[in-house]
Amino acid sequence: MVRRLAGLFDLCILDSFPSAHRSHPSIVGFPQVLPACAGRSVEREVRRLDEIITVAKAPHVIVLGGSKVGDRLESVKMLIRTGRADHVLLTGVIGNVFMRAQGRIKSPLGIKHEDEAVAKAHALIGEYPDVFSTPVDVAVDHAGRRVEMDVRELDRDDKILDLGPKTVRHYSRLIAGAGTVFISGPAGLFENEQFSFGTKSLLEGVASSIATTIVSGGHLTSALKRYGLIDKIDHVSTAGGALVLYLTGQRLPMMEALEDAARRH
Ligand SMILES: Nc1ncnc2c1ncn2[C@@H]1O[C@H](COP(=O)(O)OP(=O)(O)O)[C@@H](O)[C@H]1O
Ligand SMILES: O=C(OP(=O)(O)O)[C@H](O)COP(=O)(O)O
Repeated sequence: MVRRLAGLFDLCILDSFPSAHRSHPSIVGFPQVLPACAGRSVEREVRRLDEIITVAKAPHVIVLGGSKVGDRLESVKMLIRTGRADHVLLTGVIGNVFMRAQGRIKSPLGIKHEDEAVAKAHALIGEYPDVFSTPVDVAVDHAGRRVEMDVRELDRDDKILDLGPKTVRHYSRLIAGAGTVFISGPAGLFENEQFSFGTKSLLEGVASSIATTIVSGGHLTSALKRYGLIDKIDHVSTAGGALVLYLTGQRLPMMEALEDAARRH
């Protein structure tokens, strides 16, 4: 397919950094048969990340939330193993998975591949007991209304949709004391104003921190815009998984394809 389509074009420009970790034909195939270069957005990401990696200081604080649980479980393992995560502050759906692994949430969360995710979270906590922090208080939805409570007060049917104020204060202190902060995935159902407190407060904490700050992914990028904080972050990346792999020093298929093409053409 790549060979058939390639005849229609003179040049291939790769400009999707979020897909740089995928070995898809559209990423690694065309540079084999056409002259290829990086587009402006890939160039900006790579330049900025290389600068950040050189100066990155400990402690490395990672704030993980959102709903892509499987991807982030893999990412966090790699960040810890490569020394890029000293504290991992858990929020969002992945935070609920860790609380379930700790036995602090008693009933199923109703997410895809839940048992596998909970088992992985359990293994990570066992392997790195001092790295992870989970919420002490949360906000749940009671008939469309935000109700805050201690995690110990949760009922079986409660649906956790945000962090509570004690957790936000604790996480904000750790963010303020960080050398590098990486935040990926919202802390709650922030699209609903009632459950945006955690996401907004943590992004405000990141924006005012003197640490080197990286915000990752589409949802947090739009939240930063909504709260007028985007100019206060050192690097805002559209990528999630690709960004983590790059930060952990892995070679990405897109970069390899571009380097090969540069040698060939
Ligand atoms: N506790 C929660 N319950 C339900 N949805 C949540 C919760 N926390 C975060 N979310 C949702 O996760 C989604 C974003 O997750 P994800 O796609 O992983 O982020 P990103 O696009 O930044 O990588 C948002 O729609 C948000 O509402
Ligand atoms: O993985 C991606 O983004 P993400 O790491 O932010 O979830 C890319 O948009 C690629 O998407 P894909 O998982 O469909 O290959």
